[in-house]
Amino acid sequence: MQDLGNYPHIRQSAIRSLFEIFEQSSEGTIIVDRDAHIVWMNERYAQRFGLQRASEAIGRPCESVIPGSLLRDVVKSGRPILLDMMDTPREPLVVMRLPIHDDAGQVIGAIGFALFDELQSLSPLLARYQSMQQELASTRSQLKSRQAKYSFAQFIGTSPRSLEVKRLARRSATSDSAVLLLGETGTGKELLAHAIHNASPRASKPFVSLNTAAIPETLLEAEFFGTAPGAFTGADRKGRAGKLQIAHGGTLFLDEIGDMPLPLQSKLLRVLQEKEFEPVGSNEVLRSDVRLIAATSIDLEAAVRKGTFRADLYYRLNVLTIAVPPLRERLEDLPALCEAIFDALQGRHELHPEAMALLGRHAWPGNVRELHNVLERACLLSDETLLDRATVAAAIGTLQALPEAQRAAADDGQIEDFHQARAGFERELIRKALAITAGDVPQAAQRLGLGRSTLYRKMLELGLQS
Ligand SMILES: Nc1ncnc2c1ncn2[C@@H]1O[C@H](COP(=O)(O)OP(=O)(O)OP(=O)(O)O)[C@@H](O)[C@H]1O
Repeated sequence: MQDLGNYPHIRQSAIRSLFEIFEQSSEGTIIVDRDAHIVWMNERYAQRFGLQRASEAIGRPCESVIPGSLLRDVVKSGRPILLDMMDTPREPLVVMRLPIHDDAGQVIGAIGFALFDELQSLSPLLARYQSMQQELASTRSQLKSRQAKYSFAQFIGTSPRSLEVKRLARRSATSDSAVLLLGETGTGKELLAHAIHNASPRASKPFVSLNTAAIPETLLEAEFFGTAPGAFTGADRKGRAGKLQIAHGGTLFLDEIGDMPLPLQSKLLRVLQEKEFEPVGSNEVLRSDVRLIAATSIDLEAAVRKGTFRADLYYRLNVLTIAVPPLRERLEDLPALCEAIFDALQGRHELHPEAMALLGRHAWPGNVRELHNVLERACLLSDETLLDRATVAAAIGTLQALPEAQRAAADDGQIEDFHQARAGFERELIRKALAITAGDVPQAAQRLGLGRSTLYRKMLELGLQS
């Protein structure tokens, strides 16, 4: 019989028994040194993590064998993690991690036990854990779908007008005031709204869009403010969060704000002034913390004069106003835009200079969106990678000639010779590029998306001097 008065001996025996019990009844045991490198691991545990033999794990950092292992934290902090859940490729494990001390009390490693057998008794807890994991995954994916898609790098254009737009938009990203984006359809207002949000301190929070023109007036208020439980029958019985609530902490992008019905304009003004709102059918006042970016393609000042847009809301929105110019006013951007669109279409298409010249004569009422559609159609129409003028003309359909081109044709009652027209377009484009870059040919070539030698050759042909 053991001497019960021999306490150090009993302690040693208790430690040994404890280790053996844990080692035998657990799904796995692992020991690491002070660098969190594996010193020992049992065979069962090694197999769970895809190793043939436990010896293959020896000397490796613990995370390279067990992704998500926290043994390194235990070694570093010297503090145990008595009960924790750890995800594995199979089911999650209940684990316990303890530091190992030497006689002087220094941490020399850590030991981890996976208490797999305990899972049965922990099944209610486990079910809750798994449902929380699922909720987390679905919230993450919702958040992802509400993240802004574009950044400033995707707003293509180096014309002075485009650079000014980007400069203003970048500057607005640092402020929390409302932004008003004005411009024709397809000019990139939504793209800019995404980019502003992405560059703002709210970037990690939701970006939520609401197109005022696309939703029937009767549903707009519920969509905007949400509904209280019991306010409606059917699917909305339980109540629904509105865009204002979903965007909380982030950015709300209101597209086509010029089409917003007057009663909703008043309510929006209240949200902007008082930073609170009530869901439809509720008396509860909710706080709103959203940064507003609004866009419209209509003339808001004219709408104010007509009485279809509230003047006070207009003044409230008209703080940081960015006018996005139509494509026809920044034709220098055409080559770079075409290149970006071809890249996005993942073909290896290019434009014949005559085709490019034709693009420069169209008025582009649908702006960049129309350019994208025309180039996509041209790629589908052509068997060649080099798209010629005829293909591009077919893709454009009815050419809406630019006013200057119309005037030029009307002046002498004749259609300009094609080659002369092309040379004229190229000369003008190159002149502009050289003016912007103060005569720096390599830089102008880069902006035009041309090789340096090609630009020199063209300048020579067109009689232009750098
Ligand atoms: N400067 C640009 N560079 C690259 N792509 C652009 C640019 N401007 C617009 N686009 C692209 O053109 C398309 C239309 O842009 P966007 O939806 O942002 O325009 P919009 O002004 O919001 O139009 P709408 O008023 O019709 O909603 C998008 O595919 C966008 O990525």
